[in-house]
Amino acid sequence: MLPPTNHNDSPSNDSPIIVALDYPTALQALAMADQLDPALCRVKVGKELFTAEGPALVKSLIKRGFDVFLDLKFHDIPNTVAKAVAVAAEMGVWMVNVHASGGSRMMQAARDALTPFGDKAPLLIAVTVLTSSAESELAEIGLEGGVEQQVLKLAKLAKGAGLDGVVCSAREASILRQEIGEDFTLVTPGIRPEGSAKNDQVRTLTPVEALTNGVNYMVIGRPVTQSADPSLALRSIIETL
Ligand SMILES: O=C(O)c1cc(=O)[nH]c(=O)n1[C@@H]1O[C@H](COP(=O)(O)O)[C@@H](O)[C@H]1O
Repeated sequence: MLPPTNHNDSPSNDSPIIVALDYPTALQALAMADQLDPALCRVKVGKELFTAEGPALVKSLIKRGFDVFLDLKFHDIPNTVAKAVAVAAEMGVWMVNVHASGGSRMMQAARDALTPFGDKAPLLIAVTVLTSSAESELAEIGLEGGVEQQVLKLAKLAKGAGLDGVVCSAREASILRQEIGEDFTLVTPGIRPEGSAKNDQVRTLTPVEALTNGVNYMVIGRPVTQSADPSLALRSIIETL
């Protein structure tokens, strides 16, 4: 397992797994969180849950001992994104993300907004190309050259803007490690343990393959949350690592 790479990593939890709490209510999200051990994973609050339940839910998870990744993928004018990221930091989240395609000025503004938080600042991560996107879909929105090239370009932009790392697929992790080096956090959704359904994900790898490719954190949703025994599913994945 790779060591934590950032000042904000909790020393008490070296698990690379972030469980995605993709639910429409706090009741469901907390029922799932209560089956998970905060020493074995972190949790992610995304657009669905945050839109429904807001900061109170995030604070409930933090109170239960979880590191929270607030996954709202901010993409707006620099001032708006900077303000939003600062509010996320005030909420006490461990990780927050923006879209790298918002550009370096937007990412730099977000980075600067976290400076006053010092060691308490969340990790600031840029989304490159979504793991649900196939090569043909990039062409559809005018991006020629392929997924890997686009991920690399956006990751370099994020690094240059002073961000802590990127969200990408584990398939691109090894090329990013080679090109950008070790001091850059790689967060990879689209993780599917051997034999589990892909759902809407396209660029997937198994947890072991992800770790071998040099990822720091893997986001896993449905393979854990929709299993008959989520706690067992999580522990089984950890045992393979
Ligand atoms: O930023 C993310 O977390 C994210 C980026 C990405 O490229 N792909 C992606 O699937 N995600 C999120 O990761 C989670 C994956 O969930 P499962 O497909 O159920 O494992 C979802 O909450 C997505 O919103």
